[in-house]
Amino acid sequence: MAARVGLSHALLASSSLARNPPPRARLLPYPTLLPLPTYRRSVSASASALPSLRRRRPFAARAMSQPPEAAGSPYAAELAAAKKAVALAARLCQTVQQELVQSDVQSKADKTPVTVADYGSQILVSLVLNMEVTSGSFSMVAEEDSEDLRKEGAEEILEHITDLVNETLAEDGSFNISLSQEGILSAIDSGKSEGGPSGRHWVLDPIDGTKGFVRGGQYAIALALLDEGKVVLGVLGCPNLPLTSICNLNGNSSGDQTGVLFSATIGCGAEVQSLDGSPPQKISVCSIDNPVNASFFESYEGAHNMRDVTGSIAEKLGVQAPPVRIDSQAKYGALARGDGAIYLRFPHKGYKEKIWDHAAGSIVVTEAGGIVTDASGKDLDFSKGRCLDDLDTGIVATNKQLMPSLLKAVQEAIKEKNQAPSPL
Ligand SMILES: Nc1ncnc2c1ncn2[C@@H]1O[C@H](COP(=O)(O)O)[C@@H](O)[C@H]1OP(=O)(O)O
Ligand SMILES: [Mg+2]
Repeated sequence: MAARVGLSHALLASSSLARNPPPRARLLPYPTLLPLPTYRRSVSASASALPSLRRRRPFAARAMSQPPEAAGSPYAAELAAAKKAVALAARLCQTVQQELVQSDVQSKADKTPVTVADYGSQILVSLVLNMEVTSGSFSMVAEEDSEDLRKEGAEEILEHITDLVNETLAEDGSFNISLSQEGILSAIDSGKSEGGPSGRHWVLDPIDGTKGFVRGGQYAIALALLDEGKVVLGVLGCPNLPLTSICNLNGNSSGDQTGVLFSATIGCGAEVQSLDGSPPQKISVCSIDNPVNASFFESYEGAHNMRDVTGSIAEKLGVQAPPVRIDSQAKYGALARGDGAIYLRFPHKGYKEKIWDHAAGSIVVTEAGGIVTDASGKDLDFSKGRCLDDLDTGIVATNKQLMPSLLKAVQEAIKEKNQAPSPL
């Protein structure tokens, strides 16, 4: 039987909680002990629209508790906790996505499964970080908040989220607890921080690439830590990314095992391991120095990226290979391990980039030896709150050899676009 708890940051002081194993706790038990509920709700979209997903071994949050490679780093405990949190969230997302793909009861327009997984992922990450990292106060900048779940009519979905989270916790077995509905709502709202230039802030996208998630394609759970305005740690869980290179596959699985966890700590390099807990291995960006031999990543969704601009940049560089289009920050991970050479992101005018869409991915790439900048070659600034405020037009990432010619091509392509007559 698990302890039923509410997550309350106002109450995260010195209480103890029956748990197995007993890490340091910042949770307060609710008085009632309840048996864990079972979550077997059918969530679905049009199955025919989605590629089939095989049943896989659940991802092992427990296995992520091994001593981290960055053991000497001041962020070693945070890295271990972040990996564990992301692996557990990935497990929940995988459960929801498999049910989504397997059932054909609901229409694709029903956003419920995505919502359930977004919230569920954010709750689990918040919970694990609070359980495992006890130093300092807790601040998290995350995509979701509980406003909609507190509205009349949301009782059923809140119950489903609660069941799903508690079932995931019970299956994993690392924490012998279950959350009450109030605990669920508080855990979501622990992501309301505004971030900023001072102190430490976790940065979370609970499901990056929701469109890919619904399609049965790529998505990522992206978690980073900011310290004094700089990204110092990043973990990217990519449940559908093959463990081997996706070169020339256009993001599709080669039939190999999928489920990849990328991680990086400042000054300690970047690593990859399987989401079910294989030992981490160092990764580095590719060493291609002639753009003719390079390939480039961009969004799967045309609406997220100005393909006329990325096509023009590729042409100017002399890139021969067709674009590799995949959803989410899985692109940063794939770039960091050398699956491709360049990442181009040029959202349509008016789109404001959020810090959770780039914090984890960018440190994975830079610690793998790459460079990530805006279109003018400036470093990304994560210290300005929830958005990347001073961003110049787009974001590019590549290795050190290709960056100068890439930035030159970017400037030329943008200039040409701005000079082109308006279609109106
Ligand atoms: N109109 C848009 N333009 C660019 N990016 C968008 C837009 N709408 C949502 N996004 C976000 O872009 C990211 C997906 O990037 P990509 O296109 O590279 O796969 C996601 O973070 C997604 O949000 P979300 O996290 O809610 O899915
Ligand atoms: Mg996102």
